[in-house]
Amino acid sequence: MGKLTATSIEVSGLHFAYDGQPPVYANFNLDISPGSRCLLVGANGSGKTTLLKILAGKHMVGGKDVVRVLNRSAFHDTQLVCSGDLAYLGGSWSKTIGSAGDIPLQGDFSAEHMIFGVEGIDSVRREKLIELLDIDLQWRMHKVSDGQRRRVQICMGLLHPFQVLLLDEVTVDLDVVARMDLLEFFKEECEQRGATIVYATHIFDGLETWATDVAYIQDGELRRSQKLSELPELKNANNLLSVVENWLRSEIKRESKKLVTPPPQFKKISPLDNSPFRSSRHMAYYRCILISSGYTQDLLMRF
Ligand SMILES: Nc1ncnc2c1ncn2[C@@H]1O[C@H](COP(=O)(O)OP(=O)(O)OP(=O)(O)O)[C@@H](O)[C@H]1O
Repeated sequence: MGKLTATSIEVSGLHFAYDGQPPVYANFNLDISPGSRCLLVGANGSGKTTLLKILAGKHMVGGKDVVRVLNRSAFHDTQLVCSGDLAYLGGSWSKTIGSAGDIPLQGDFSAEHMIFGVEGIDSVRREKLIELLDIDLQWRMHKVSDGQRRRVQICMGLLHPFQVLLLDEVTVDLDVVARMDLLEFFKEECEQRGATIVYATHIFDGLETWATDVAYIQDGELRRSQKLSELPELKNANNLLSVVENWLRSEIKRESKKLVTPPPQFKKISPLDNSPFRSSRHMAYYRCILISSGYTQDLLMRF
């Protein structure tokens, strides 16, 4: 098991771009301390999944010091994941099986086969998870509901007593009881063992009292990173949902203002006057609006 350090997660000067794409992250920094339950919030496409995957060592980034988890290089130290110290739960079961190693779900396996197929597991922890997630070991994995499949996926991802857990909205298929029980389990893991959790989500129910920290990302930039207890807006607003909603609505207002006055260099390259398109992303966005409004391909070609 990895030793605890002053920061569980340390990102410093991160640059990352998908092949042939503009950078998602440019000089991004983030520190998360041990024992934190940090919510990662942001609009669709802001970079949450990409960051979680980078933290999970799934994307190669610069040098060994750029992304450190438990004081080890997230990408270069493969033992981080192999030992179970670093766990990632994301994606959907139909394509992957959580942190167990992205194995395609093929064949007629039972829940028992999946869960007991993982070796070197503390049996008390395994029984606790099976009970917590209310898993029937006789379930055939290709015949159960999405939520039931998800329960088995989560169970497998949590079998090792992780030190850092990265969650990419995996509670979305769970019913209310399963979600709340799981959140409580995560809280205990942090409070009793000093584990750290980073949780990207768009569902804020019950998270005001669960999370310790929040990191808000807008278009690959860290806008906020602070303790939830020190968030001034949370004291005034009723709940976290309203706070995050306000942040995201402000983004939309800022975007609209920017679009009204496009930079002159983009006016030149557009055949239409007053073109609001500043980037391929905006162009794609407006093309979607135009298509859904009944504009023809012929007109769209002019953009
Ligand atoms: N495989 C990929 N190849 C190229 N670009 C990608 C890829 N995956 C994501 N992107 C782009 O990277 C940016 C960040 O995407 P990411 O999935 O990290 O966002 P997100 O915050 O997790 O979004 P959501 O809330 O919708 O899950 C987006 O502009 C997206 O289009």
